[in-house]
Amino acid sequence: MLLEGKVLAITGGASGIGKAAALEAARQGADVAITDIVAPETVRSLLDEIEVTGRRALYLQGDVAEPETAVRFMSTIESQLGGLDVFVSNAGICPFHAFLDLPPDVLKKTIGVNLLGAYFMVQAAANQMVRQGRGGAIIAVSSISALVGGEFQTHYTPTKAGVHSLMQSTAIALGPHNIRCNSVLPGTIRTPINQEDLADEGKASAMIARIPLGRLGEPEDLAGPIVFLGSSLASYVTGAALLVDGGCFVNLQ
Ligand SMILES: NC(=O)C1=CN([C@@H]2O[C@H](COP(=O)(O)OP(=O)(O)OC[C@H]3O[C@@H](n4cnc5c(N)ncnc54)[C@H](OP(=O)(O)O)[C@@H]3O)[C@@H](O)[C@H]2O)C=CC1
Ligand SMILES: C[C@H](O)[C@@H]1OC(=O)[C@H](O)[C@@H]1O
Repeated sequence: MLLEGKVLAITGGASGIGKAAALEAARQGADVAITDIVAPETVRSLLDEIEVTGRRALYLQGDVAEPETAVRFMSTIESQLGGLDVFVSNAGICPFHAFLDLPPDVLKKTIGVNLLGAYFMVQAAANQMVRQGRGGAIIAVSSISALVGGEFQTHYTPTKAGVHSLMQSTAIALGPHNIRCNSVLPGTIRTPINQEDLADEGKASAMIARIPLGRLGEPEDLAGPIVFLGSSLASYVTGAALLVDGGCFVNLQ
């Protein structure tokens, strides 16, 4: 098992990519701490599924855009699970909207959750790991959108480029503490975040046509890469970005 005896914490772990990663981490031997904005009842069955693997699970409801959520999350992890080894910054929103009339509130909220939320959480997790003095791994869920644009994502793609950049800079800042920082860059993965967008069958099939592996991604496609980057198999990998997109990005012509 790749994460035997480790504690992994993840934001946005109630759904989609975060949920798949949380479950795989437990199967790989980690106790799992989840924070998300949703009510605790929503994650009850997920926590049960984790506990069935023999690992411990905890849930804290909170908004990652609020800096105090990160502080509460770390102190809950320390008191209930005894420390933190792998941190995954995953919570995010993508409210598709045209550029020319994008309301300022949508811009501020997207930046607040996706970029500021990631910053607050990564900073708190890093401080926790530094205090413990046994190193660690941080993984941010960025996106192929860090590298390419989206007509209805002008407020979203800069946040994903920002998260990717954050991992590059924290890799340098935290290397002396043996804390590795990497990002995963998913392509289009079927989750609730894009359910409405992908309901446009023309759009979905145009995307699939561009993907060499011939399908959109599923949340489980990210679980392995996240666990790998958190594990000792990746012990000399830091400051890296791993595209998980079925080959979409390289398929220009
Ligand atoms: N799906 C895709 O194609 C891709 C996704 N990503 C990134 O992957 C990450 C996970 O997304 P995905 O699994 O697809 O989406 P989901 O909507 O399935 O999961 C995101 C989770 O984060 C929660 N969340 C939203 N806002 C907050 C907040 N302020 N504080 C805490 N939790 C919050 C959501 O709650 P709620 O349901 O209430 O919103 C949800 O449970 C995101 O960062 C996204 O940008 C990157 C590339 C592609
Ligand atoms: C939510 C979108 O479908 C998804 O988000 C990303 O980051 C990808 O680039 C897709 O556009």
